[in-house]
Amino acid sequence: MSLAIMCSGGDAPGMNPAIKRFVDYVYEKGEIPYFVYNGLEGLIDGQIERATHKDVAGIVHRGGAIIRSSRSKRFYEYKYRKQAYENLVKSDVTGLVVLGGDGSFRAMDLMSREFDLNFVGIPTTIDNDIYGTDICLGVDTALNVIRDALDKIRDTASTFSRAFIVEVMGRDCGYLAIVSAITSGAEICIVPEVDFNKSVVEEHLKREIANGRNYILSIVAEGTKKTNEIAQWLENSVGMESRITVLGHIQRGGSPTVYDRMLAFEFTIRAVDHLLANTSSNKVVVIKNGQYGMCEISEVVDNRYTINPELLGMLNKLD
Ligand SMILES: Nc1ncnc2c1ncn2[C@@H]1O[C@H](COP(=O)(O)OP(=O)(O)O)[C@@H](O)[C@H]1O
Ligand SMILES: O=P(O)(O)OC[C@H]1O[C@](O)(COP(=O)(O)O)[C@@H](O)[C@@H]1O
Repeated sequence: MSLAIMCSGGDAPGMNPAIKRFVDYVYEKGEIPYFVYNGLEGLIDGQIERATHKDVAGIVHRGGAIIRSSRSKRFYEYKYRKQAYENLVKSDVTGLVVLGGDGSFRAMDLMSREFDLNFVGIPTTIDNDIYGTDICLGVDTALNVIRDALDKIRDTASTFSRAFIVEVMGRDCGYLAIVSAITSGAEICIVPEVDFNKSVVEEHLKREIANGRNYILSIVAEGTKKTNEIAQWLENSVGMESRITVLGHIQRGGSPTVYDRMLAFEFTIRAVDHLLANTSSNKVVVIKNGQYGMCEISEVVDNRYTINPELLGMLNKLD
């Protein structure tokens, strides 16, 4: 049997450990591993090559993905999806592991309805916005990158008596912002999932400033598009000199944490085992309440991820 692995959409730390485990484990099982280079673009162009142990030597600590990734406009067109499928058949690939986010799973769901596909998705995105799994590959590393940045920003904010507005990624999801705000002791957190009551917070902050507070750390999820508005409000209404820091793509890089490496190994072993035991199955490997499992791809793409209400509730306790 020949199994292939592909990365698609936004890269995330943990892709390389997953790629390494994939190659080593497929060989252990007596089968042949393949790489699809450059994500869906590469699949369309037939960039499918046999993988060797040498290809994956010394990559476990590296961020990004040695086989690269892409977003593909062409994949929205049927003729290119057909071409992609035919390339898999031509290379005798009988099973495909896809490391990707919700967009990539939507693409694979569509392809699996149109063609006879055998694939398993591994939820891989820093955004943590995929239905059916508590955590996605890459999230833990991104959270640690943000934590490191926030600790540093707090140093300068507290020394210089300023308000800092830190914009974090997450697309339409506030998960990274919420967990970062809670674990870094931020005073304010603005996310798409919760309305923000400026006047209540303003009153509270003014009271604290009168009692000696000399800096404010505020986390804004990119999906709110409120970074500038919050900065102006803190400067003009709350009355503290403000600075904006947009963390941007820094959050997608860096050496994967131990947690992400372990998650990559566990997800990959399950994905490969599933592909070897099935011939026409379209699933996503997930982790729920500490238990690994498989979810139908249709269930994953037809439902929207929602943040645990207990976590959302913790926003009320920021101070
Ligand atoms: N509805 C769709 N139909 C066909 N292809 C899609 C669809 N949604 C996403 N894709 C493909 O999947 C790629 C990756 O999706 P994207 O949302 O960019 O990243 P991610 O998988 O990280 O969420 C897109 O560039 C596109 O090629
Ligand atoms: O790298 P790009 O194309 O600018 O996209 C930025 C987006 O990608 C992400 O970093 C990751 O999103 P996906 O994992 O869904 O691709 C988002 O947080 C961000 O909104």
